[in-house]
Amino acid sequence: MLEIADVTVRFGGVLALDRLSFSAQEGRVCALIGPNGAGKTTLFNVVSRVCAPESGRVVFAGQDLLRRRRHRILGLGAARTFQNLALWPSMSVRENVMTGAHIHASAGLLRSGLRLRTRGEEQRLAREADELLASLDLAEHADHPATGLPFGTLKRVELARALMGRPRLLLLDEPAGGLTHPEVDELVLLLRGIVAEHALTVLLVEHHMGMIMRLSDQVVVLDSGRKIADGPPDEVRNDERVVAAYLGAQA
Ligand SMILES: Nc1ncnc2c1ncn2[C@@H]1O[C@H](COP(=O)(O)OP(=O)(O)OP(=O)(O)O)[C@@H](O)[C@H]1O
Repeated sequence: MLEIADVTVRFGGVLALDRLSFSAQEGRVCALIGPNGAGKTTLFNVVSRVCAPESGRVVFAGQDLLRRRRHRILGLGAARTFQNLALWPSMSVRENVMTGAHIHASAGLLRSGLRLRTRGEEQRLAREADELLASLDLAEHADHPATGLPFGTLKRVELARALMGRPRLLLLDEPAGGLTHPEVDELVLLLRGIVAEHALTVLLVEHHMGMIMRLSDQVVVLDSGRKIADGPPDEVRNDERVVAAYLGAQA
């Protein structure tokens, strides 16, 4: 489903990714972990075309993403969430979720020169947003402005927005960051349900080991831009190189 092949990214003298290769399977959760500076965010930025690699290929659903214009990647069915929330504070929760579809639709709208949607389309998007809000336990907040809601709730609103337009690949950037333990438990359950229901492929960057162990089918471990382990969570947790990389990071 998603294949990263020989991807190299260099920032001046720093080799942020060093011929990185791995594949993530359809309908599975693949976590990317590693000490600070390992290259996790850089890989996310390569897949979402924020950053261009020096060499390598990123193939998603049979298409080379690096050959597509950035806005077309969303059209192919990829969506992402951000470490720091990127919501519109004064807009309602429902409207924020609906902007997820605006991103998907923008290329088509620009092409046709049609900048306004019809009322029918607007209503259809509002219904889709409401369905997602219900499935993420957010229905009661639909008309509330994003501002003033608890951080854990806003993280779920951002997830709902990423799910608008039914992506096939979802990139989650530290979804557990800033959440309390009960909120993380709830998010793990919600994500499991969503992945199963939508046959989503998820690429997850996360530091919260509890979440990684409970949610991932595959864990890819990076250290200084290189892959040092790749396998099921239980296997990777006991890998000597992984333990050494983390102990080294803490020392
Ligand atoms: N825009 C940039 N300019 C220069 N160096 C960069 C840039 N972005 C990342 N780097 C360097 O590339 C390496 C990988 O960074 P990256 O942010 O991908 O790591 P990370 O695994 O996401 O770390 P963290 O867990 O701290 O977010 C680091 O050495 C970092 O300093």
